Amino acid sequence: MAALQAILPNYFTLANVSSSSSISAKRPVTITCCASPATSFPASAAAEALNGSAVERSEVRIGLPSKGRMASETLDLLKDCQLSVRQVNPRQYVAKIPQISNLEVWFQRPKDIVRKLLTGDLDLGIVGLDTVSEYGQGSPELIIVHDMLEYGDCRLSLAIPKYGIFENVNSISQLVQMPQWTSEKPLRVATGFTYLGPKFMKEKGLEHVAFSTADGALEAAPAMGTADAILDLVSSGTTLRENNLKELEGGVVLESQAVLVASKRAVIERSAVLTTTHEILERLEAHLRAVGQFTVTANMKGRSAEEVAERILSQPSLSGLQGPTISPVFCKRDGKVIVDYYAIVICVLKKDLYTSVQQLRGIGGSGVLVSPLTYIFDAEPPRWADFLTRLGH
Ligand SMILES: Nc1ncnc2c1ncn2[C@@H]1O[C@H](COP(=O)(O)OP(=O)(O)OP(=O)(O)O)[C@@H](O)[C@H]1O
Ligand SMILES: O=P(O)(O)OC[C@H]1O[C@H](OP(=O)(O)OP(=O)(O)O)[C@H](O)[C@@H]1O
Repeated sequence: MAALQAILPNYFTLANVSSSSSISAKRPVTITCCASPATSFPASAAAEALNGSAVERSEVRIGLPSKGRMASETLDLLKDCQLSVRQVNPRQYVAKIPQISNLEVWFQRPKDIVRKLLTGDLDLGIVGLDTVSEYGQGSPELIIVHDMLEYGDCRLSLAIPKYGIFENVNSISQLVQMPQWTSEKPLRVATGFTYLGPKFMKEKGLEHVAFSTADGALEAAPAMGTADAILDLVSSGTTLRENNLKELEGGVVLESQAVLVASKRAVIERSAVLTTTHEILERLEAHLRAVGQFTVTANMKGRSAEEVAERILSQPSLSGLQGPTISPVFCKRDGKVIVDYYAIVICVLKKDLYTSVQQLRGIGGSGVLVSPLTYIFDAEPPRWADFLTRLGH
């Protein structure tokens, strides 16, 4: 393979790419990418690895990004879930999370986390969906356990210059229809996504495309004259704007954020992995659900708890998780214990807070207190049933 790569030209074309998105030992997906062989991980290698190189071990291993954009936010999220990673110094690549005794943390580059999930060297990992999709190449052996960890947001998007022959091209269908692209003179796309890029172009019907790779600063390629378009991650859009590039309608390959991913084989074959996955998912779900909401308490005058409930439930932003909790406030008047007021407790979405407070006041609420929520534990995390279904349980 290495010898073959050495003699192939600097571009690879759509002809090398199978349209299948799943990895199979019988029908491997091969992408030949000579400019940067290190970025291409042949699907057949994953299949070989799955045929049995995983070492039997009792501890559960989770891969976390060792550096880069995702590293600190991943540790912060785990800390917020009471899963603090104990790493003695930043050059140590293995660490523990004391709350889960059999869990080992391995700090790895994001792409290596995906590779090691496929080879069985890791059981769980937290990386961007873009990395799972690119290096997992649609493998059914990788299962997304939590798909929205709410950081690392970006999109993989095709961009072209705002000027020259592209001035009036604003959508992928217009790009496909341009007469310029032929087998002799294909559209040249610079990208680090050597699996997703060709697959996307093929799906969009762009026949004559040649890809080149680089490890960074792809946005410079069109101005430098080494590419016509780029396929890269975009978050704020500043880098594209600063380089006179624009995205295309229909040109987003995927929307990405951090995800928790598991090795299907590890989860199926080792009960400790399943149990640990459940615990991590439960903590993540409980925390992420809570961060979007506040607890609101207020006092409300009323004839009975039911009458107060009627008033609250008539307001769209006040229905809470299941409904309001309403408790009588007892006081003594003229020597008698009476109930004039009720204390109500509801959860409201952070984005709806002000509207909710106005609605509460509008129906007689007073003494409104707002506090942050730390966790919302459900009977079972909503994603767990979905995960088990995808495992085939
Ligand atoms: N604007 C952005 N550009 C690139 N990545 C982003 C952006 N916003 C969020 N991300 C997320 O961060 C990840 C990139 O992190 P990082 O730069 O550490 O990794 P990398 O470039 O894959 O690392 P390596 O240096 O090992 O090649 C992406 O895979 C993506 O999920
Ligand atoms: O839309 P924006 O917010 O401008 O972000 C997009 C840029 O960020 C990433 O590069 P990074 O900063 O990781 O450097 P790199 O070129 O070395 O990958 C990505 O490759 C884009 O160049």
